[in-house]
Amino acid sequence: MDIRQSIHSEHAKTLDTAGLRREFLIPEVFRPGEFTMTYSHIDRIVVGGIMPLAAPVVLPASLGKTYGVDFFLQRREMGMINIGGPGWVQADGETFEVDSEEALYLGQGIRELSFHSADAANPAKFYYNSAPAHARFPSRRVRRDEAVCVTLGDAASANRRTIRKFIIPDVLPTCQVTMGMTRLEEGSLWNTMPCHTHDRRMEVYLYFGMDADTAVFHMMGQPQETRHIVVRNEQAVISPSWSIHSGVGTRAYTFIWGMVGENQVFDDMDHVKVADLR
Ligand SMILES: O=C[C@H](O)[C@@H](O)CC(=O)C(=O)O
Ligand SMILES: [Zn+2]
Repeated sequence: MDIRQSIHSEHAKTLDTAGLRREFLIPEVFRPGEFTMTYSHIDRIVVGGIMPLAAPVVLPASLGKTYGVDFFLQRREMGMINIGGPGWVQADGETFEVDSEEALYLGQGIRELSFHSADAANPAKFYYNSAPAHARFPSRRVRRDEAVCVTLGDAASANRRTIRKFIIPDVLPTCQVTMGMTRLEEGSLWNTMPCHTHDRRMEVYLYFGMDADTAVFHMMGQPQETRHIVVRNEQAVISPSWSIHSGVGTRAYTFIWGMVGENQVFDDMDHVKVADLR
């Protein structure tokens, strides 16, 4: 398991390319037949991918000292979005179908979990964000048409995009996790610009739907001390509360955003004027 410590903005600004990538980039989210885990001490989010092939992927029974609990969701919840082919999840005997680009929320307390692909040649890819949870809310599949959908931006600023909010309080209750998916229109390149921070929540982006010869320059850092990380297809980036999170691609892409922290109010952002960025 990959463990990332919390990081101070004063430390982060001294890092070079390799250092920024070591602290913030999750280079390999999906490994065939595996359950990947990156544990960040920032709000104790766990980020990873589950990619079952012919055999189901089962959560390891014992997670050892890192978690110090009897099973993964004993004191946690988990949100996920499937960016691969159709699949299903078995959770304490209950079956949840999860089609491509649908979400699943799994409440705290679920002990037995297995993940399945309908077709090993077109495997499901469950991308998940998990956070500590203080209460058990019902597990639920969220279909595409159940997500709250908004289209923002314009072609002139190359940021025309549709945001699908799958796991937010308006759709279903969770303790901490909120998740959704933002797709850029052909010819649009920028996400989240003008950008923002939210001291009350951290955020992780997973970029996907990208060809091998494309890249997203993910913008991070304090608004007056920006840095960038070059991100490829199906890589994720951790954004501490003090950091902006925005990106520009060499062509259009899609990303999943997931947030964990104090509040769940999507629009509660501290907006940064482009003129104020450094
Ligand atoms: O706090 C919210 C997140 O940064 C994203 O939802 C922003 C986003 O998807 C976009 O503007 O395209
Ligand atoms: Zn944000």
